[in-house]
Amino acid sequence: MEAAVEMKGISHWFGKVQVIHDVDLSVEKGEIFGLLGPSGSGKTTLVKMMTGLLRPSKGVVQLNGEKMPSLKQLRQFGFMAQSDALYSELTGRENLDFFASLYGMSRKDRHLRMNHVLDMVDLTAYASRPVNTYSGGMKRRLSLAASLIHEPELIILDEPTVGIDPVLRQSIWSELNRLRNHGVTIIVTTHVMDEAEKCGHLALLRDGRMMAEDIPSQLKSKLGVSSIEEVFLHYGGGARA
Ligand SMILES: Nc1ncnc2c1ncn2[C@@H]1O[C@H](COP(=O)(O)OP(=O)(O)OP(=O)(O)O)[C@@H](O)[C@H]1O
Repeated sequence: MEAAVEMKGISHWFGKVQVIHDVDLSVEKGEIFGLLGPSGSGKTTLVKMMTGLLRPSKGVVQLNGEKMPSLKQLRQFGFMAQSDALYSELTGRENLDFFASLYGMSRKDRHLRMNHVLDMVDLTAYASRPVNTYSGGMKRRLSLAASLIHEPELIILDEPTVGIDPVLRQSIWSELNRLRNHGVTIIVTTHVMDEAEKCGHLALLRDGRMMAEDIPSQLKSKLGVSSIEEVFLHYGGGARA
């Protein structure tokens, strides 16, 4: 089966500093793929390459078999960046309406989808308030809603649950699982171990290098450990090879 995302031989330099070292990565359609690594390991750099926001110095990125950047592929995915790209003077609903209009959604579809995604992130009661009255967590939730507004078949989420309380985090993960069950591919970067555990596949990064990639249970059994935290410490934080 054609991969949703394929990265081959990716290296990247910012100026003279090499931050990504020959990374290969393949994400199957309909799975939740996690990128786990300490701060500065290159997660955001890799997801920016997937979205076409950043061109790798070396290597090829393909979405659905098509080389990025590709205008056609732009419509197929939803991206939630680490910093919220929202219009603070507009209300939550107006922000969503703006993003929906970018995707050319009909008025009826927009209305239905807006209600659905607002409900999903528990912002229905605040939808008519301007975003500059929102807390940090509420802005994150609205950004997530915006990335899902056009029902993308691939969703790329850069630390989506930072600043979100555990109860809502749980409900966001239920929604991600529901989307996955409908065939949506989800790529998520995270520092949070219990989130990493929920991913179908997990890639561990350190210093711009791919240290390991497998299903969580295999990652654990290969090292003879019982938690993803121990896997993370082995590859990312603790004993250096
Ligand atoms: N625009 C840039 N110019 C120079 N260096 C950069 C730039 N963006 C990222 N870097 C560097 O590239 C490396 C990887 O950064 P990146 O943001 O991808 O890491 P990350 O794993 O996403 O970290 P975090 O979890 O803190 O978001 C870091 O050393 C960072 O300082």
